[in-house]
Amino acid sequence: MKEKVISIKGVSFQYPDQEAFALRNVSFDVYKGEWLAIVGHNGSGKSTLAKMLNGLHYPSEGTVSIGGYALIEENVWLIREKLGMVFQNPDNQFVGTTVQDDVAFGLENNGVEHSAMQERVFASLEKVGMTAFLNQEPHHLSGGQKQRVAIAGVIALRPDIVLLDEATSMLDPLGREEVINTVRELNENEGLTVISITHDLEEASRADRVIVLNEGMLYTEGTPERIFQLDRELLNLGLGVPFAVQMSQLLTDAGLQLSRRHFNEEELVKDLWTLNFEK
Ligand SMILES: Nc1ncnc2c1ncn2[C@@H]1O[C@H](COP(=O)(O)OP(=O)(O)OP(=O)(O)O)[C@@H](O)[C@H]1O
Repeated sequence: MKEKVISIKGVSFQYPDQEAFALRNVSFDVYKGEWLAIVGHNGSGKSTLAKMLNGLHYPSEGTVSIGGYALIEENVWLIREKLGMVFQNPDNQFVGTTVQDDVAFGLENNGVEHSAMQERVFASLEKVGMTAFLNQEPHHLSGGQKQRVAIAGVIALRPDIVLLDEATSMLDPLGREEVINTVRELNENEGLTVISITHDLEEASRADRVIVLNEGMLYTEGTPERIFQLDRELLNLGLGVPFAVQMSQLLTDAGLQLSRRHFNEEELVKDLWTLNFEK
């Protein structure tokens, strides 16, 4: 049986000054080693949920358990060791003057001994492909590189789960691709459990499973393939199906034998080239 690393049961949350609940009776589990994407339109409750998983909000009703710890005030620091966060703005995440100092910061705070620290900094930067930038100033890096350093800083602390809260939304397409590929490698090679909170369905298409939130409620969940079949329903929720998915469908409807339904334009273009070449 798959091992649960997060369990959310009947969770509701209300901000003190608001009449409506930001989360309403939300229940789901997260399994070890999976990549779960949580998508939803503005105001659907994504940030509220992310803050809750980081111990900044507690449920008004229901229970949350993360890495075996119940989400209550006494456990917050233990939970933050289990679950690391990468935030939206790459420029707000740096504390060190060089890339390696920055990645070392969390380890220093945890009292990791110097030689072990150097090893862990290097290993983490290696995992995100950033060792060539060890002595660079973080502010001189591209957006995608900054987010990869931020990810290195998080994985250096060896969490079981990494939560990316709109971590690619301020990046250009190249930077986004760079970060998504890094996350996929960490997920596949290191067995890291990933939760990515995003409004970008193309990013969500890379996940193993997608949860759709709407008006604070869990609307549906399933594989990206299943979610994209909802097509018009997603549009009604303010979520657009990625262009490559729509195009794949139209081409298949028109009789073209694509190898599969594509989620991103690059794969679709490759497939179309192959079809053309084989004629
Ligand atoms: N600090 C706050 N105080 C009061 N209400 C809030 C606060 N933060 C969010 N809300 C309300 O809670 C609901 C859910 O908001 P939340 O920010 O979690 O959604 P979201 O899906 O992350 O939206 P976005 O994509 O715009 O960030 C909204 O109705 C919002 O107005």
